[in-house]
Amino acid sequence: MDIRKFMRSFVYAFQGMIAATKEQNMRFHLISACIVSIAGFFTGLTTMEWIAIVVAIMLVIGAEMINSAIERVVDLATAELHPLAKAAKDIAAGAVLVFAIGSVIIGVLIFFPKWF
Ligand SMILES: Nc1ncnc2c1ncn2[C@@H]1O[C@H](COP(=O)(O)OP(=O)(O)OP(=O)(O)O)[C@@H](O)[C@H]1O
Repeated sequence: MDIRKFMRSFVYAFQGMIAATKEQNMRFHLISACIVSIAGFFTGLTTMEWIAIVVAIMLVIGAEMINSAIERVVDLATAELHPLAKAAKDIAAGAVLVFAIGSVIIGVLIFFPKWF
């Protein structure tokens, strides 16, 4: 196994993470994740509840990164307006929304019984 090549791919992945943080939507997800984590810290969650919160946060952030990658590939593929380009971007954005809705449901199920 080529360790240097392996390490280089980590650097590229890290660069991808940094690039993704420049997106406005990603910043919204990161700020939301921080707020939820702080709320979880003060509310007091079980290990299983933390696992659910962490998985939800990672899924939304991961989906947003894939959405951003798809947006860039579509923009690279065509500068013209095309129904397929629209569908690709909208479906990718819709996938993020699915994960985000799921995360909100998880958050409500975990936090509401503790607060009310
Ligand atoms: N090449 C294209 N052909 C047809 N529709 C497009 C094309 N590019 C973008 N759109 C549509 O225009 C709208 C806005 O697209 P845009 O690329 O600005 O994405 P966005 O959701 O504003 O994301 P971001 O601001 O992160 O780039 C979306 O509905 C998208 O599907």
